Amino acid sequence: MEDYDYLFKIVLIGNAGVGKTCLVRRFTQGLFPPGQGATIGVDFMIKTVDIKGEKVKLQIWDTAGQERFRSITQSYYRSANALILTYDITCEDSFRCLPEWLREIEQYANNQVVTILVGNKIDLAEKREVLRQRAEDFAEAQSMLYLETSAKESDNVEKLFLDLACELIREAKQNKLDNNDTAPMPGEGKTISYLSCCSLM
Ligand SMILES: Nc1nc2c(ncn2[C@@H]2O[C@H](COP(=O)(O)OP(=O)(O)OP(=O)(O)O)[C@@H](O)[C@H]2O)c(=O)[nH]1
Repeated sequence: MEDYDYLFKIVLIGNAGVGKTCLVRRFTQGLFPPGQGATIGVDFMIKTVDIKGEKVKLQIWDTAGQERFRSITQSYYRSANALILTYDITCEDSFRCLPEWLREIEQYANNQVVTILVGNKIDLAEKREVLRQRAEDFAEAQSMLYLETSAKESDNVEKLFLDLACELIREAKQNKLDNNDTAPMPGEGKTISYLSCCSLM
């Protein structure tokens, strides 16, 4: 018997250095890692949360933003229930690349995927290059949810994952989601337990 009511697969994507790994580690381990290095390929973490009495197991896949890993990371989109498309509010370039990421989503993700746009590093307000309104307008035009976070200060990180879990439950109850329980991620399977602390290549 399963030890959860729902299992959802969440994949973080976005330019290198925008803070994807820090968001995942803040949520799953409650810490902001000092000197976080670039992700190689894909990392994987699990956290089970309680949403209104229901046990929701979140499989969180943290992908490398560097271009050279793109062919590996693209293969993780298809089984995702949700994508967290992340940019850095202090880096105009990471915002300007969003249309490119949306093309990737259109090409590789399933049609029912829930996508949320996240502007990270709001603790660096004095260095902000992307106005909140501009990002909100962009997200609305693309029918995406939008949230601003700080992995460093823990602002909105819990909210990001819990809101996403609520939205996924809502969609699941309306039978809108692909039934991905049987659609494994690349490399997922009998080796999953030891992969939880490693990078997947
Ligand atoms: N000030 C501040 N720095 C952050 C925040 N989140 C991440 N960083 C810093 O940004 C840098 C990149 O963070 P990562 O989490 O490795 O970024 P990433 O998107 O996973 O990068 P790749 O693995 O290369 O795709 C690190 O130096 C972090 O310390 C944040 O919320 N605020």
